[in-house]
Amino acid sequence: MDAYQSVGIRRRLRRFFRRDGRALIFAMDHGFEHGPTDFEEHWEHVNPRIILRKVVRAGIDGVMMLPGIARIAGDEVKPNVGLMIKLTSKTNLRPKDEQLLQSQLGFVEDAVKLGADAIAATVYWGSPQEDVMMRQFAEIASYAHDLGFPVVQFAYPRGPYINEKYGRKEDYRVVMYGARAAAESGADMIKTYWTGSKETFAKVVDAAAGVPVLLSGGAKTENPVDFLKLVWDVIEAGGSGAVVGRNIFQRENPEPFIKALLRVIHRNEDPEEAAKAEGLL
Ligand SMILES: O=P(O)(O)OC[C@H]1O[C@](O)(COP(=O)(O)O)[C@@H](O)[C@@H]1O
Repeated sequence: MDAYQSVGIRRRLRRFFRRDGRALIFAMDHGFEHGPTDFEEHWEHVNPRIILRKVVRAGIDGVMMLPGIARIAGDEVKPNVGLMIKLTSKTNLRPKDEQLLQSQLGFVEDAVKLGADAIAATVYWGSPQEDVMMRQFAEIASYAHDLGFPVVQFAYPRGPYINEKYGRKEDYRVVMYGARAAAESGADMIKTYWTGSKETFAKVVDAAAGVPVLLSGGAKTENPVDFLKLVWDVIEAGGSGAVVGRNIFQRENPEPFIKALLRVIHRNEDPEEAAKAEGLL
């Protein structure tokens, strides 16, 4: 028989992933991680209730936020939408040489109290502070797993040695290494960078050894179809979906865009067809 915890982890993962094993998750930790200026393009979205209402109405599979925003606006997240609470972060106000560390700002108990379905933490693989983040992740994962909660790792390789050796943090060898490290450290879901091509992203997926790999959205593309094409490539490469922030809340009208993304992710629709169907073209 399965341990109770295993049943809980599987049940909770199903609140994000549909039967096809894929998910579209809205990321909303930017007010803390990048600062409120990220919302300036469409300032009404700085209000978590307004943007959450829109993404939930559009049919998003899950949302990710820090504990305080879940307290303020978590009731906008309907019971059929997965709630992911992230327990580490950093502000952009820190001195540059301390930007390579995410600190813990909440505890597993807080996420449980808030009704989370999954618990997330970032590890900057390759950072001079890697050791601190590895320990944070290990402590969070061990306790969360004991309680039956899946754990998501934002596996973001970054640091001076990576730049020196590989030139860029999006080099597939580095991203693949981060994804593997995430799988080896016990993640149940991995969020990471785009590597630039379907072929290289497929290697990242392989390296994760069966742990679902989701794209980390990145900066908004001016043309929405460009982002739909990117997500299409992620799916073609065996990726399990995307965790998207700026590409959603920096658009004036995120709803048709989310619906088009859902068509690409869950119905394998061609990006241009999906865009047309939602009136984006
Ligand atoms: O560390 P970076 O690259 O500045 O971005 C981190 C941000 O990107 C995310 O991981 C994903 O959001 P985006 O889709 O806007 O890139 C957020 O959760 C986080 O705040």
